Amino acid sequence: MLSNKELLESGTQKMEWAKNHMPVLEQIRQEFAAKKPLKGKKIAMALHVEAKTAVLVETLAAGGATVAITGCNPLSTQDDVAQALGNLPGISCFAKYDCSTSEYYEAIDQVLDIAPDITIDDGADLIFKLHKERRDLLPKIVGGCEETTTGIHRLLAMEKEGALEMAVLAVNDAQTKFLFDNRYGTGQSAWDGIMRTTNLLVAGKTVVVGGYGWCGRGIAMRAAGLGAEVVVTEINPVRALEARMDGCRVMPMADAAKIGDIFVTTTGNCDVISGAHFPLMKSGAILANAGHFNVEIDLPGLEKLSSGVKTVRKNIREYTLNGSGKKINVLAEGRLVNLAAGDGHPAEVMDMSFANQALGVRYIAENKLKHGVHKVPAEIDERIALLKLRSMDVEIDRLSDKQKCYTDDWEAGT
Ligand SMILES: NC(=O)c1ccc[n+]([C@@H]2O[C@H](COP(=O)([O-])OP(=O)(O)OC[C@H]3O[C@@H](n4cnc5c(N)ncnc54)[C@H](O)[C@@H]3O)[C@@H](O)[C@H]2O)c1
Ligand SMILES: N[C@@H](CCSC[C@H]1O[C@@H](n2cnc3c(=O)[nH]cnc32)[C@H](O)[C@@H]1O)C(=O)O
Repeated sequence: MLSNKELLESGTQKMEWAKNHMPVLEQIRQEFAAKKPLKGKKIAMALHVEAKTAVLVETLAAGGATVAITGCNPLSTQDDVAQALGNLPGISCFAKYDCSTSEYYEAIDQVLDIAPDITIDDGADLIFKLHKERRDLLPKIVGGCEETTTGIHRLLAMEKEGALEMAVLAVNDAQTKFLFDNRYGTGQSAWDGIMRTTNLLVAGKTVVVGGYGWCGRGIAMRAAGLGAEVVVTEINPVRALEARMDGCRVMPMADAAKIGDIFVTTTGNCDVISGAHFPLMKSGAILANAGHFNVEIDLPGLEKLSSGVKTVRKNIREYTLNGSGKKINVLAEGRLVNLAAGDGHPAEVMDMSFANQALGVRYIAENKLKHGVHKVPAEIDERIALLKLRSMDVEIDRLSDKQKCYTDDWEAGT
């Protein structure tokens, strides 16, 4: 076990590395440091506490905010980064790796005790707590940002029922977020988590991807690149068709269960792999989740079917099925494999996601938004894309005046 000093050194080193690979956020940090657009603002955050998130926190603090942060998943906190973050002025960090459910929600309360003006969520835990138990804090809040797909689905459901009593910016739905983070970020980091956890080969295996959304597309694309045969399961006919035309086999999970070697769920839904599927699987099958929380694989159902469970390698639990004696391996307790058994998305991808968060927070601070779910303004998206391109030394063409007229001219024909 590392001493506090060693934790601090290791966390600081990780933050420095991440910062050096997040040029868009660095540009925003410099602007924030000069103009202090968040002066006097208190920000409560529940995000994966690791190095890239720490760079976002530093950026908000550079803008003049006081920040309190905790995790958004019991297994994704990196204690060294938590230690380094909590050591910085104007920042308190309550996150701890492998916390119990009660510790998790205690930390959510501690973060809210700051009496925030603005919240940043990944999965809307802060917002749910505010609406259910900490309603006294709601009137002070000017808005919040939500990082992920499922969080936004839930907030839209709240809005529809008239239950959402604050403004929320749907950061996930910015193009410079989901097109890159969900697709290329999850596509790479889910495999990074699976490969470093199992130390097994992907080539020649049959990989079953549950859900062909933005994350699923990325995971399937990278699985194919690693030499796997890819099978997709879907409930949406258009997405299923897209998977088929992208070259994947498509079938129901009950059929895929029989042929898969590695399963990765990424739907935001529960019971994607459930009771009926486990007995159909090959012995040795590997199950991982890269979607939401720990409900995509029905672990209580698997436990009921099992005569024994043991840890066979760090982050791998092996279930032995009653009767058949088949072995089913579950990675990272069915929680996000890329964060609970890896370091999360690459820094260059989080650079854009967190640039949206930083500029989103400033937008909330500078505009009086009505209660409800709001889009990230298109100008923010475009600015982030241009900054990212510039950081990659990529130039693009500009429309000439003639081209502008031509594209706007509805009378132009053959
Ligand atoms: N691991 C990560 O770092 C990471 C990154 C981004 C998003 N996410 C999370 O991953 C999940 C997916 O995000 P997304 O942006 O790809 O969402 P999405 O809405 O684009 O895709 C989800 C897909 O799952 C399908 N689906 C739903 N229920 C299903 C079922 N029972 N069986 C098969 N398919 C089913 C839907 O039809 C849809 O096509 C969300 O929960 C999101 O919050 C995780
Ligand atoms: N809190 C839930 C919700 C899913 S997290 C999914 C989100 O994590 C974000 N994410 C992925 N990798 C990283 C990372 O390395 N640092 C911080 N956030 C990340 C990503 O933007 C995505 O929208 C849970 O833990 O199950």
